[in-house]
Amino acid sequence: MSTEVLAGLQGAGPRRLIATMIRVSPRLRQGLWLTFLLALLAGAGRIIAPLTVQHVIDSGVAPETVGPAVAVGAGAVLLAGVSSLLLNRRLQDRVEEALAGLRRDGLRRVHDMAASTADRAPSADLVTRLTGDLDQVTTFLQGGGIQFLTNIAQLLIATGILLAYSWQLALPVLLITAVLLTVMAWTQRLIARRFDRARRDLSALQSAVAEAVLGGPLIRSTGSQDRTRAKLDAAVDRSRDSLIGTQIPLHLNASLGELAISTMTVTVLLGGVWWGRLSSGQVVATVFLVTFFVRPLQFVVQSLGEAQNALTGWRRALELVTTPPGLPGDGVPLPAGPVGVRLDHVSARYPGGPPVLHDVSVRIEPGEHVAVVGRTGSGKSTFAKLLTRRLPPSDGRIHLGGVPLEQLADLAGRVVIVPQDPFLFDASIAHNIRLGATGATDEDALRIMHRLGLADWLATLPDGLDTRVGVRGDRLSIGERQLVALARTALADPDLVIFDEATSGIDPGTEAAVQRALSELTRGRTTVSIAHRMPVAEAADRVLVLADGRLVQSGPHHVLLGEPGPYARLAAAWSRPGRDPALPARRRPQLRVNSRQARQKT
Ligand SMILES: Nc1ncnc2c1ncn2[C@@H]1O[C@H](COP(=O)(O)OP(=O)(O)OP(=O)(O)O)[C@@H](O)[C@H]1O
Repeated sequence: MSTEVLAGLQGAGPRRLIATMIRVSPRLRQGLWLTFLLALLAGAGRIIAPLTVQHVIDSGVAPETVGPAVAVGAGAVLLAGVSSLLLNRRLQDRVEEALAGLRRDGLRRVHDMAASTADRAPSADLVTRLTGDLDQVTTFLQGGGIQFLTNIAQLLIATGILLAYSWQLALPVLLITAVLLTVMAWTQRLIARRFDRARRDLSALQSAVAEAVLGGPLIRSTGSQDRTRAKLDAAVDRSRDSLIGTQIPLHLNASLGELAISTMTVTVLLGGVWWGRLSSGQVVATVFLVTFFVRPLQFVVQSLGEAQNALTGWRRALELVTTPPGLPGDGVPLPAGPVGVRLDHVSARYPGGPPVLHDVSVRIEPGEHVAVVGRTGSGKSTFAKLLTRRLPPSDGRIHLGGVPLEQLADLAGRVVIVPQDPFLFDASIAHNIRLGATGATDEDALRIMHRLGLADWLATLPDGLDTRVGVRGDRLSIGERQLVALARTALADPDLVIFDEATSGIDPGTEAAVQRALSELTRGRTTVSIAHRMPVAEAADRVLVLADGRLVQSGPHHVLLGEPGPYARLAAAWSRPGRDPALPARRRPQLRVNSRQARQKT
């Protein structure tokens, strides 16, 4: 996905990435000098051994030098151990704290990002950014990556001592290192690109798996297992191929590292003997030093791939966290009371698609209840998305309460949408209703149910308000989920309600309950109902008729019924059983064929 949807850090250089990390997690920078000091002490303590050996050899292995030298060496090793312990603890704490902060901030950002952004970002990808991607950092640290800094410090100290012993011997070592680093810089860019692709493919795979699991019942009932499996197999193959693709440059790096290291050791050994100007102690110490130089270099080279993977994970979480929130912090609050809505020459299109709403101008008075009707695909949901800021208009202006929509502050609790299939949490009905208002009690929930005329329905449930609704509310029918959502909305007491009527799955009893609850909820409140049935349109003060993305009729139900036009045709079809007028004409022949077939069967 979606660097065009979320903040784009893909391709950001290390400097920008580190600056972003520190800006988002400022504690990473706190006491940085102490972190570096501990890394230097840990690195220096490790390197003291060759110096001690050199001292002992060059002093002729005299008993009076061996004792103090061993004591100094032991002290240094102890110091290195303690420093390393403190450093690791410190790094682990800081990084884990930063990761926890990223998870918290990321979740908040998911909730307060522009609704239009949230709609376009696949939810599995957002989940991966806050879980699997960040887990890569922990995996890297726990797999030894925490030693990264100590090893770099050791590398630098060993270089300094090598240069101090003999720059002539240090030179080939550094030259080989320079060649190695140049090649590595190139392969690292390749590795970064490949890891990035691998993570994107993995994320797409997770989305495909989630879709295949969640859509299981539909897939089984439509017999589309083969198509789903083919899609899943393609995602699995892509993910496998891109993971394999990361291995080639990684292995290339490791092999080059090994080659460079062997060449350095041989060069120093031969050079030291041939040079002849170093003491025996210095030659032995130089060979040791090369090992002390080479080992951290090897470590750094080998763990760069994992470091790159961890960094990619960190970057992806940062992209989410640094995505600008959807609303300006200093937005204008929506004026209190029922909200008037005005659309002036509004058009809309989805990203990359053709216009789906054309030049719509309409006023909805405060407290008015309008129903929006039209065939499937005529633009009813798009109209609702415009009012809830899930889609910005491509042209024209929208005012709510006299304020341009884009200038308004957070609309939470003031403009509420009741979707066709509302989301319910796996908890009791009371819990799901209480979510409507902070601090609401079970008594408030019960009061609202009575007010909306839903007490009878509640009495039919096994545990009344305490009835558990199941995952996403799947123990309730869609109509019943709408009843709970209507109660939740009534508790929120919004100024503008957008109600997207369920198109299916409502029995006449539930439909009547929905109608009662809706008319109670809409009293004195501006309401836009997306209507698929006559009673909802009939109950509204005015009906807006959309056809092919244009507003073609506007007026009360009984007036429009008497006018020739799309509404009269729609209403006539509504009152004819067995026909779904919401379907466009091109789909009807199929229905006719089906009903004919059905008749033939009976
Ligand atoms: N997320 C989207 N991305 C691209 N195009 C979309 C998207 N959602 C809807 N559309 C297109 O916009 C047009 C209007 O769709 P919309 O959902 O507003 O119609 P509708 O009248 O609400 O239909 P229905 O009654 O089936 O819900 C359609 O052509 C549809 O294909």
